Amino acid sequence: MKQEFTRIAVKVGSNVLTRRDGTLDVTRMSALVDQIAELHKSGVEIILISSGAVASGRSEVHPQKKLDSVDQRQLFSAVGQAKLINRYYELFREHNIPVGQVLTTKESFGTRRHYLNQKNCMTVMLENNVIPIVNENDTISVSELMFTDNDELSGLIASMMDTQALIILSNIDGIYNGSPSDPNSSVIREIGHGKDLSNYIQTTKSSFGRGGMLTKTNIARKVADEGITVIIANGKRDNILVDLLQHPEETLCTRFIPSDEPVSSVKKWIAHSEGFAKGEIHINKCATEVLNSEKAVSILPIGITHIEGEFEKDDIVRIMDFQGNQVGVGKVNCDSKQAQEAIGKHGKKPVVHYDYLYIE
Ligand SMILES: Nc1ncnc2c1ncn2[C@@H]1O[C@H](COP(=O)(O)OP(=O)(O)O)[C@@H](O)[C@H]1O
Ligand SMILES: N[C@@H](CCC(=O)OP(=O)(O)O)C(=O)O
Repeated sequence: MKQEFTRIAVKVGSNVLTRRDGTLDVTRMSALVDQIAELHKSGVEIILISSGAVASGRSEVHPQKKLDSVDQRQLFSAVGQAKLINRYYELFREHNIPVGQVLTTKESFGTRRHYLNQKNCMTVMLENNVIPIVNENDTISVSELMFTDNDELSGLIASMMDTQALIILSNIDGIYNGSPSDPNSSVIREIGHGKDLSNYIQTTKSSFGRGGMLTKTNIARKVADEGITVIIANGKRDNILVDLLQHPEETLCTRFIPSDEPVSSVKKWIAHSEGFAKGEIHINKCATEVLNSEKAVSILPIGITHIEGEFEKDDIVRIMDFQGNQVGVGKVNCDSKQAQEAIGKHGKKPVVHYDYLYIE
């Protein structure tokens, strides 16, 4: 059977892997591993992003005194991640497939050098037929340095590793066009560019998840805009992964249609680096209009009205339009002092060159 994709990222949410009582659902894990093994053997390269550390650690330790949320997360994830990876290791070993653990933090993607280092690590694993199993290093990533959730992490990995698809497995069949519990609502099968979904998404989260459906849809849109198909499907359904790849038409899920305009590797990094922005570049109305057109343009000093924050050359900055809305992210070509001096002047070098500018 011909498959549409040859390299995919699969994200498995906490709820897929845990039973109602919070214990690790080894039967479900085993079923998913069997499917990943089948795809792997048919030649598909797979990167697994698996949540579940905190959820699986919770049932293992019973603290004597009440712990705050940070202590809880650190304790449960330290115990739970060991348990989780151990299970994966054993389950994949039955298929003779080696797996490797990649624990990462948001900071590990902060500079281009760090980013490429992470990319190299996973590339060498794939080249050696090892399936990377990625999770956030919850023991050391705290508050503002955390990913919103593993949906954000999985988007970053899919983008960094140039996968053709990102499959997000949750405990629901896809995005519903209303409350999932309302019998009149149904799963939206395809989502094209620019579709606003905010009216459909409820703020309720599944019991063990972190970000909820809203982060899933935001990430999905961003990743699809970079040319990667994103699929949200139910990881609790039997054979879901194999069906999604081998019988895409008949398998219930929400599919984000990818943009057909390729995005360069460095722009993908910039697109996912917003959290590291050191400053803001505010542009005037004329520059905003040119940026919104189809033309490939750089941010020139003549179009800048003011600059906020202090940055060094090669730092990441936010690009704000004349109304103060963020319209993009870019890597600066000079420091903030030089940029300040050039504001409004003709014939100066771009502050952000087009090649390092990601427009949202
Ligand atoms: N319109 C919607 N369609 C589908 N699910 C929704 C919608 N609005 C809110 N949700 C909720 O989002 C949950 C999935 O997100 P989340 O809890 O983050 O899962 P995961 O643990 O898999 O990351 C669903 O269980 C559902 O309760
Ligand atoms: N790193 C955490 C993941 C938390 C998280 O994002 O969970 P989910 O929303 O279920 O993907 C863990 O392993 O428990």
